[in-house]
Amino acid sequence: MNPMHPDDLARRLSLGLLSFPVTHFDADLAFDEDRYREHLSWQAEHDVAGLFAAGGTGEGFSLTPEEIDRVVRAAVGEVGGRVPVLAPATGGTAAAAAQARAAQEAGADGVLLLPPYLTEAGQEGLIEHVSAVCRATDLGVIVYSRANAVYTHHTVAALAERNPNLIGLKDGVGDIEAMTRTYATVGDRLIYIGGLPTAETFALPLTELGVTTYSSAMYNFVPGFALEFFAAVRSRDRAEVYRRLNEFVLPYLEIRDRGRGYAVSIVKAGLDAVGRHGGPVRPPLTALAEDECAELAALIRKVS
Ligand SMILES: O=C([O-])C(=O)C[C@H](O)[C@@H](O)C(=O)[O-]
Repeated sequence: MNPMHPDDLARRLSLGLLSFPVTHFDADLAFDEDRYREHLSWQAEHDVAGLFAAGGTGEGFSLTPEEIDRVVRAAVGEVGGRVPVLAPATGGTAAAAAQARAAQEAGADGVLLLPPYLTEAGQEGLIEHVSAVCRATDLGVIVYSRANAVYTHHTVAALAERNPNLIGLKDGVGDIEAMTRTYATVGDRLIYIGGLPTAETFALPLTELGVTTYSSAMYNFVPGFALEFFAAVRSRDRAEVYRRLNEFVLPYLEIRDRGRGYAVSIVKAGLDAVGRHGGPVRPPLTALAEDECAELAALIRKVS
């Protein structure tokens, strides 16, 4: 089957909210494919524009390349053709390029390139890194700007010029001046995805700035709330966005901010609270404490 054209993928993704599903583990921390598939099938029943397998919320950073391939194949097998499926590319350049090739072989529709690990990197090096991954695949590639891979507007412009299949920038930094410069320089050549932890928090102001859409981790366990929030953002309904921020998102952040790595752990706790169970998180992440889970469950009951 021919892969989705990068331009078509960009168009599809820009239409709606983006889902970043958790990766399900059993009690021994092995990938639980049956539960994962069941979850994805449920996620795809709602009106979502793309599904990013094994991203940050999906603990892609804790999976081996073989496990990532299995997770991506499970996602494509379960929801491919219904919702665009994007696969992660992680680690150093050779590993990320190999994962981009594997993603295409697995039938994914696009690639999300996560930051390489450990080392600091200058802009010239990042240009070579991203370009090597783009060359490795015909799929559309979205680059995630965060941590040790933060792309300046000059770099984004150079990358967009050099790589026709680079379709998007996911922003995990939230620097308004930098984002303004990037949009002012690169404009609609790329799509822009708001990708800060609990992206709902920033969705309204970033939309004004030119950011196309955003990723939602809470979509995993309160999909109805997440979609209604998205609709309020899209219609620039400021009063409704703030009502929902106060009702759920801001109290949720108070729990999330009690532990490092909780931005992901709290999503699995949220799934437990709605009876769907993603299983434990893998180290180096840790689970929420019991009282935090109870607090979260009470908060979720208010909006379910
Ligand atoms: O890689 C990831 O999972 C993300 O950064 C996306 C999340 O959905 C993030 O935007 C969030 O926590 O809402």
